[in-house]
This record gives sequence, C-alpha cells and structure tokens, in this order.
Amino acid sequence: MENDLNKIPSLYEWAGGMPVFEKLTDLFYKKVLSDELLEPVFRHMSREHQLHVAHFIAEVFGGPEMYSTSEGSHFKMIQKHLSKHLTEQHRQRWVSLLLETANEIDLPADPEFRSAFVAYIEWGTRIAVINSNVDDLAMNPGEPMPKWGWGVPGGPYLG
Ligand code: HEM
Repeated sequence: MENDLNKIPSLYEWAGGMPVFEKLTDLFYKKVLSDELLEPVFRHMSREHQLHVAHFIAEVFGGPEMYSTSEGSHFKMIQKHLSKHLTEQHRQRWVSLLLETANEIDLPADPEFRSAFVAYIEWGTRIAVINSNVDDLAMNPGEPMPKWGWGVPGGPYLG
C-alpha cells in the first residue's frame, strides 16, 4: 500500500494517457497546416503523421510501446527528418504552436510537469533541426527509443 502511494507516475500517466497525446497532436497539426511558415514543410505529411507523433512522444514519456513496435523506431523517426532543411525559425514556430495547443487542451500546467515537457520539446526539436540538415546519418537501426523523466524536480508535487 505504502508503495502505491509513493509510486511516482510517469509523465505519460500524469499527462492523462494516450487520448491526451492524440488530442494534443490532432489540434497541433491543424494549427501547423494553417501556419504560413510551417504549412509548406508539412503539406505532404502522411495521414498517420499526427498519430505517430502522439504515439512517439507518449512512448518517450513512459507510455505503451506503440510507436516502436508497430509504427516505426527511433531510427526511422530520425530518418524522417533527414534532408528536410529545417531552420531555427521553423523550430521556434513548431514549439510555440505546440505550447499554445498544450494550454488549449489543458495539459497539466504544474511546474514539475511543464518543466519536463518543455525540456523534452527543446531537446527533441533541436535534434530534429540538426538531423534535417544532413542527408545521411551513421546510426544503429536498433537504437532504443529515448526515455524522458521528471528531471531535477524528481516527480509531481503531491501535497
Ligand atoms: C520533439 C520533437 C519532434 C518529434 C518527437 C518528432 C516526431 C516525428 C515523428 C515520429 C515522425 C514520423 C511520423 C511517421 O512515422 O509518420 C516525424 C516526421 C516528420 N517531422 Fe518531426 N518531430 C519533432 C520535431 C519536428 C520539427 C521541429 C519539425 C519541423 C519544424 C518536424 C518535421 C517533420 C517532418 C517534415 C516529418 C515528415 C513528415 C512526413 O512527410 O510524413 N519535426 N516527426
């Protein structure tokens, strides 16, 4: 019993599970496709794109292994960004629209969750821009998915 009470939830659980991640990317990519800077980058994205991104982030945050077992892998995700020639301007707009969406869908707004969320988004988007400016990458196709945790705060504030 004591263990249950003391168990620190994953970022995935704290966010509210898969429906929350799917809602986040659904609304986010609607914004992206109405944005004049990002629309040309995403115009040809696959129909599954937004779901795959939801499942990828959910898995990184401790959710089920949906992306890596049936939709892609860390290696395939990295490959999707190669040669896309993304700029810092693209990245900043992407981050800004995602955070705007997070507020609109009431993603948990506590300091601990948001600091972990933003840290991951900063990390992931900066890597996406770096990879998008090369045409090839020496990477092990079996590279495991990244795993993100609560960082310095160590968990949510539970009163
Ligand atoms: C944390 C940051 C990011 C994550 C987790 C992420 C995740 C993903 C994933 C999982 C895919 C593969 C989707 C699929 O399998 O259908 C993908 C593709 C892609 N991403 Fe990202 N991404 C990130 C940042 C960015 C940024 C900042 C941009 C551009 C501003 C970007 C542009 C793209 C594009 C253009 C594709 C290919 C879309 C297509 O043609 O299907 N990504 N991303």
